[in-house]
Amino acid sequence: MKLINLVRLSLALTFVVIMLGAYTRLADAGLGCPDWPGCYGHLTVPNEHHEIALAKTLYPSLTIEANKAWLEMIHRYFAGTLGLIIFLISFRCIREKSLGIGLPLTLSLVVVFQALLGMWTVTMKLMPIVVMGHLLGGFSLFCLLAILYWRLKDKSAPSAAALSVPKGAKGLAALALVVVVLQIALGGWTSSNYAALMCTRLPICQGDWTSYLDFSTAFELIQPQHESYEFGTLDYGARMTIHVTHRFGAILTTLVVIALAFQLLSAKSKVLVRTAVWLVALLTLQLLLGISNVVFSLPLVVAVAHNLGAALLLVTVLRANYVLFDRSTSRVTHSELLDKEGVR
Ligand code: HEM
Repeated sequence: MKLINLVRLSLALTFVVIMLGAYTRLADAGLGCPDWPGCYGHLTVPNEHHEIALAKTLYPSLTIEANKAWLEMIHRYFAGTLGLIIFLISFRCIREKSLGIGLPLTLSLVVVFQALLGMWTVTMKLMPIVVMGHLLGGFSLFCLLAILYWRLKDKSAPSAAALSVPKGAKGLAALALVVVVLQIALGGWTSSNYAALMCTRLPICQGDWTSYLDFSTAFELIQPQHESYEFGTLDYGARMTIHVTHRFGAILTTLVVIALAFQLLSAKSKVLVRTAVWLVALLTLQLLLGISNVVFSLPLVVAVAHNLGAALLLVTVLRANYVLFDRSTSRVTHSELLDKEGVR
């Protein structure tokens, strides 16, 4: 298979793995299997008599919940397959020497670290910092593969004059990337601390919420030891603070992303205008999904879509940065010149 097609496949699979991960986490199936990488000591969910007997011996205090265990294992099978494909991509990139070794090597290292985070998610019983890190790891893989894909896609085009970029667009794009990453981390923190239902009113929270704010506990990244972190361990004030911060984060994200979109719209470049339109569309979708999370008390499908929306928004902001900063900017111009001149 051509390398670019393998990267396309890995991008699609990463999207599926992110979705399965979100579904597993939000369906409270993250501890469906108490061990790793197997499930109750098996490679599939135990269902034969002798397998169940062994599971009971190994984990006498637990009851096998087959649905949850299957969710967890399906996520692991897909993630394992993705990991192997990414190793293959890294190997081929390094062998073909055309893209340097930095990006392919980073991809493989992130896969290894992501597998470790997957293991710690289980062994540390859903410790929020690990769960949030695992979410960010998945998004990082998606972004790295997207960069690899853009590099491969642009590789064949010869360079031309640099793209004329509106003043301030580069700075704004970099700021938008930082803000969106922080907002995603805050979302992961909201979810992993089970803070989604702490504020049921719009736009910020219900009642006298300001008097319950507790930032020091809310953002203590390494929390005190607990037997399990499932369903959260923080008290109301801390969880409410996390939720409220995510909402303020959404306001800031909206302002910065919209400002970037305006900048890009004023550029005389098809690719930047297209990116701006995508930014506005995905931001709108993401805000509507976030609000639906609150209004409809976190339906699973909305919560999963909110996670996927965040991944797409992130990659689109990254695309803006890539076009504005990367060497391939000039190649994009060349493609556009070809388009303009009707060469293709
Ligand atoms: C651009 C804006 C936003 C981004 C990038 C974003 C991103 C995220 C992410 C990545 C998560 C974690 C999902 C998961 O763990 O699967 C999350 C969770 C959440 N977000 Fe947002 N969000 C945004 C706006 C909003 C808004 C406007 C609201 C509500 C008014 C909202 C409400 C929530 C809630 C309630 C959760 C917790 C869901 C759960 O526990 O599963 N978000 N967000």
